[in-house]
Parts: sequence; C-alpha cells; structure tokens
Amino acid sequence: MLPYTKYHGCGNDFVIVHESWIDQNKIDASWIEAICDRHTGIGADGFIIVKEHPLEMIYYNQDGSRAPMCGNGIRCFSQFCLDEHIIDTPSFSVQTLAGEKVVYVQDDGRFQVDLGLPDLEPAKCALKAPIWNYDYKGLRLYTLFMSTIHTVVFVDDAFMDIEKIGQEICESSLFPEQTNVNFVQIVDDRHLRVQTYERGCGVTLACGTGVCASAYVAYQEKGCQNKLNVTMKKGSLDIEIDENGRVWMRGPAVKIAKGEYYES
Ligand SMILES: N[C@@H](CCC[C@H](N)C(=O)O)C(=O)O
Repeated sequence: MLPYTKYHGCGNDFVIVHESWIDQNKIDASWIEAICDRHTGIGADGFIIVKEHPLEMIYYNQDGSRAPMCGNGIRCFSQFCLDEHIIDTPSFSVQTLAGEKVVYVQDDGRFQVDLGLPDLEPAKCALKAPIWNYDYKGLRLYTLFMSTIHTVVFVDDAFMDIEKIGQEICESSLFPEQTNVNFVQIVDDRHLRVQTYERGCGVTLACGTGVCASAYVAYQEKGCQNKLNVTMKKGSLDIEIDENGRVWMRGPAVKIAKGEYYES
C-alpha cells in the first residue's frame, strides 16, 4: 500500500509522494506508468517524489521517463510542501535536474517561480544545429531549452486537435531526445492561448514550462509584450520576461486527493 496525494496546476495533474512513503527499490518506469494509468492506476500526467535536505523535486512523465523540470509540477510540489508542513517560509529553493529554482508564495495563494534564462544553445536540446524559424511541412518551429526541451509553433487556433501533428513533431528524427510541442495562438500582444503535446505523456491540459517557452518566443519573435497572460484549456498563467531575460511564471496549485494506492 502506497500513501499518495494528487494535485493539479491548470489541469496538469500529478501524483505526489514523499520519499519516505516509498520503497526505493520499486521505482522504475513500469511502476510509475502503472500508477499514472488513467484506467487501472490513480491516473496522472506525471509522478513527483519530494526529497528533503536539500529540498528536491524528482519528476517523471506519465510513461515513467524522467524529465528535468515541470512548471505546473513545481507549483504543486510547493503546495504539497506547505500542506505537509515541510516548509513554512514565503520563499524557498528547489533542486531540479534543470538547476535550482526559487519559489515565492504569494498572498493570494498562488506561486511565482523564477524559471531562469531560456537556453538557445542547440546542444541543450540534443540538436546539432539550431531549429529556429525552421520550416517543417509549412509550420515554423522554434526550439529552445526552457528548463526542459520545448518547440514552439504559432497557429491560428491553439485549441484545435493537436494529437497527430504534436506526436509527429515530438517523435520526429529532428529531435534525438524528442521535444514538447507548444501550439501558440497570439490573441493580442499581451495574451496568448497555448495547447501542448508533451513528451512522455501526450496532449495535456497545461504545460508550465511550455507556456514560459511560448511567451519567450512570442516576445522575441512576434512583437508581444514582456508580460503576458496565457490561457490554456483549464486555466491561465501569468508570465514575465524581466530586464535580465529571466522568465517568471505565476499560477495556482490545487490539492485534489490524499489516499492509499493498492499495488497489484
Ligand atoms: N508538464 C510540465 C512539463 C513536464 C515534462 C515534459 N513532459 C518533458 O518531458 O520535458 C510543465 O508543466 O512544465
């Protein structure tokens, strides 16, 4: 029996466990995939292990693959740490595979996270050459490392059916380590709509790092403002690119459940 909690950030949902709740020997891709299965498991887009001393977020995708960071996940991780009395300060640092991230708890209960600088160095995305305004079957692709690998594509309707084209780009041989694919609609210069096909998961209702990558490319390439509100299918995030080029994300995290998982 595994004690677990479940949270979501704008509809991106996660099973979250403290490291002391799990048998370390059990952690492998198929165990995580079984827990995240929406029919025979708890069901989630991702699985998060909370480690302490130092505070660390270990993130796995739904298919059990490890990812360096998760924007919605780190807000949910932070709410878990408050709920479980692991932290009691208004700001704190979290170690991730994409480096240390600083989280600020806001008066309205939302979380602001410093995602740091986007990295356009091709090697960070396992690319040999840049993919930037790159033609792919008539779509223009912009690939960057925004705490994880992201590709941004501007479209007329972000909420169209992206399953097929998202999977095709994600798994294209252009991307040796695959890519998350963000379909971005510019509503006006302060407002975007975004839908994401995530590596290791498929279409999700929201992707925090993807929204940060989308805002950054919209600001750099499309004349959008440095402060943007981004709407997804079940929520919205506020993104700011500061004067040093760092990307900040502000948004909610919601507790859904706490329970016991009976492993088969
Ligand atoms: N949903 C996340 C991103 C999760 C990781 C991603 N699928 C990857 O493999 O890089 C977010 O909110 O940022």
